[in-house]
Amino acid sequence: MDVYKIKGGNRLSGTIKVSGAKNSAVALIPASILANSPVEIHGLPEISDVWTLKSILEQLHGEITFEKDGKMTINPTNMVNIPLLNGNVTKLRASYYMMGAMLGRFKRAAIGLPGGCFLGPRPIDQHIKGFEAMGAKVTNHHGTIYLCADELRGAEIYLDVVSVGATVNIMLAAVLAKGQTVIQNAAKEPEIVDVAAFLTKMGAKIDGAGTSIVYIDGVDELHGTKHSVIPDRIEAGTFMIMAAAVGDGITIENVVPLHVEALTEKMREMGVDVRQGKESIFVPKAENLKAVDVETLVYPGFATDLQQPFTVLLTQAEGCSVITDTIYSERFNHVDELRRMNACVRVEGEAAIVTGPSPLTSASVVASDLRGGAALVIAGLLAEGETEIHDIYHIERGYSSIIEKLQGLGADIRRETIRPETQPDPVRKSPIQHGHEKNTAYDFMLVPGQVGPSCLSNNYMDGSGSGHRA
Ligand SMILES: CC(=O)N[C@H]1[C@@H](OP(=O)(O)OP(=O)(O)OC[C@H]2O[C@@H](n3ccc(=O)[nH]c3=O)[C@H](O)[C@@H]2O)O[C@H](CO)[C@@H](O)[C@@H]1O
Ligand SMILES: C=C(OP(=O)(O)O)C(=O)O
Repeated sequence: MDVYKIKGGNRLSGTIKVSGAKNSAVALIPASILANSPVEIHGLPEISDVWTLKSILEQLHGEITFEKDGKMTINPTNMVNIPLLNGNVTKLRASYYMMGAMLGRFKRAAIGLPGGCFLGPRPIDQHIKGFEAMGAKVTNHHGTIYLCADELRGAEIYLDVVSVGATVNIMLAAVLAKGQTVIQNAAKEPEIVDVAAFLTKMGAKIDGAGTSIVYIDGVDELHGTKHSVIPDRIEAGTFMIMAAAVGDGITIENVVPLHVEALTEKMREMGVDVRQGKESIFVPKAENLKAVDVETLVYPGFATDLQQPFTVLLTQAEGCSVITDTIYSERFNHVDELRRMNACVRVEGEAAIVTGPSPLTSASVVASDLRGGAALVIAGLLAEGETEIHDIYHIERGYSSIIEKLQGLGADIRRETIRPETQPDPVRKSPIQHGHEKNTAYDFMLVPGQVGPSCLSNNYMDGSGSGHRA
């Protein structure tokens, strides 16, 4: 079992480069199966979510190469439709994109419920609502979602909640559907714009991505293309927070400053002189941080994915801060771990109340989820003594080469294999053990009258049929 060991107290400086966006990458890879010729994606992050999706596509007989510089070539032409049950799909949230992509290509799919970070309930009812509006029959049979359609037809879909996953998934299903699909109350995240740009290069007709109404006119086929993934705004934001916490002047490269505007403004309100370049951000040494209140919102609001790392910065600010998560009201599993490190934080309803400044001290802590883990890394860099972080597989779902990148700034951090008996008490283990056991979309229930596995055609289970129109 591997852990991170961090000796805190070093002031960090230098330049750190952001990788390609996880939340784009995990949609672009499934999207590539809609093409009838090879696709090349550049700048993918080397994270476990990307490796898992590569394996999923290989399960479907996709021919894939993934090179060191983040270039992935996907030849989807000989792919076959095989049920994706448990295993890989439960290791990440974004396996739900295989639903839209496979429905688009094969018109049917059987896919286990997704995994990903446990942040409280993470239903996928809006994805299903979209697929059904397009004519698919969908059912949940013992934790496997079965989807099938004789023909996918464009539809008007109003999302009851603004959902990144549902917006992208409906786009994936709609690009090869007959007629026009309109997504109302769509999410506007930059990753959605990136996926739309990719699909457009493949020949799709999409308008309005990045606004609350997206129009998709179905086409007969999509072809291969080349695409570079946008920079990861959450990784960039994590580095900005870290720089304000322990930096003596850090330049963050490969950032779109507009994508982290809400964080930038909050940091400035705290007294951090964040300086924006064209594709970089400089965070000078920050002193006398002031407490602020923060509310997470859909983009362009303050990202929920930065709430947990930001909580650590608030422990260093003078006064009382309130950070409310309106997207995931239970996203506070990191708080108990931070308290073990001497942070003065408590959870009240949908908010964490942070009183500072508190000098942090080292402890043996458990990463509850991806960004909770990133929060502990920042806390470890701040803390006196050696902090040991367990369940780091969460962190490695989303941060590419984190150890090497932080070492490059002067951090004393290393990955070490420890004996299992030195692990923390099992009750403090993260809610998803190794990302496999718990799926997070548990409240999409079987609806009586909907079809089950029997809707699958005879040639489905044996994997025949490439899905491309003859
Ligand atoms: C792989 C990926 O891109 N993950 C991101 C994506 O997750 P994900 O796509 O899962 O998040 P959504 O945008 O769908 O969720 C937003 C809110 O809508 C609710 N909801 C969502 C779908 C649905 O069918 N029904 C429903 O009620 C969710 O419980 C949540 O409260 O956006 C989240 C919110 O920015 C980020 O934290 C995740 O990093
Ligand atoms: C919640 C996150 O990821 P996922 O949706 O993949 O679980 C995240 O990136 O912070």
